[in-house]
Amino acid sequence: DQGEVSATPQLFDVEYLAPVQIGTPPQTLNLNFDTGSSDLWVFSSETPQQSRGGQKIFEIEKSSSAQRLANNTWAISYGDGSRSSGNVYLDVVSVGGVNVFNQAVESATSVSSSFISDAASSGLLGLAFDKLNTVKPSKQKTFITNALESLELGVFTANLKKSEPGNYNFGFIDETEFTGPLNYVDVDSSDGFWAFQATGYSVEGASGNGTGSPVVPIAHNAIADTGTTLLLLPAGINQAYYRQVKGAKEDPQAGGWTVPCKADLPDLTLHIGSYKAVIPGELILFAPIDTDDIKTAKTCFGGMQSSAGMPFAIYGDVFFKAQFTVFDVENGKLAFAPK
Ligand SMILES: CN(C)c1ccc(C(=O)NN)cc1
Repeated sequence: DQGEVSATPQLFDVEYLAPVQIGTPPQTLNLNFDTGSSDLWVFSSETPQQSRGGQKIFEIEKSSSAQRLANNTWAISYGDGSRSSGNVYLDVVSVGGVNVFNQAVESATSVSSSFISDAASSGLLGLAFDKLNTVKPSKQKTFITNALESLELGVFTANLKKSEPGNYNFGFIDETEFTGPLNYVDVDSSDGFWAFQATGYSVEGASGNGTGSPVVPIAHNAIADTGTTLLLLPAGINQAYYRQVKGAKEDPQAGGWTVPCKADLPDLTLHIGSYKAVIPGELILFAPIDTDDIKTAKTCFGGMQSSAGMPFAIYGDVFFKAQFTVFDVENGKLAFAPK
């Protein structure tokens, strides 16, 4: 079996939502596919009215195939401090035609403010390793683990785009979505994340001769996380990069590095083993922070920020807009290619 779903960016590409069918008859909800977590949770008929902000909800009582997983609950918190929790049901879940029966569908009875105010997202679909699932006392499997036996190829791929829909594929690799060979890297899933080692970086134009600065070997442990918006890298890489941008500054008031919205940003190359992942400068220009009108805004938030204080760097959506990525579940590998 195999399937494909659109991944539609929300305002300023802050997150990407994909349609998921849950229950019988199928109820379609738009969920945030998150390779940085392992719970599939939804706003539901059990979510208090006061905790809803317009999201489409999973109406449990309308699904003839929903079954309560008795005496089990879940509670998750994310890197940005947001969190949610609730009860657990088993039901049929389909993504792009790939069906999983008896998938744990986690119903939210409590959600934090940033989820309440995110009207377009009905929840998250976790695609990290089962070890991170929060259901207690019986830890549950992710959609991809449950789907694996029915998939043609034990993989899923991410093809996100700037300001337009991209897609996630399950069970196959679409060679038209990238150029050149796939570059495979080892994954350390022992902490439940799609973790890998990056070996350094270089900044185009830094040396002035156009071929880019020499590779600066700031090796760092990183995770591939589609649920994080930006590219969070060691502070030294941020300093070396933004130093090349006239008007860039690290502004604690803004929460990090800002650049003039009209800045001509250099490309950033991330060295992963022998692979050079080029992040075009325009992807490192993120949302305006002084107005909501990017045409008149003067100051923009940088698409790369510091991972200082975090156990690893986080390659978020900014990275996936530049690089086609294969999450090879079968072999525990990641693969990258330019698009
Ligand atoms: C508040 N929202 C929508 C979030 C969604 C996802 C995450 C995250 O860290 N995923 N890896 C954090 C917050």
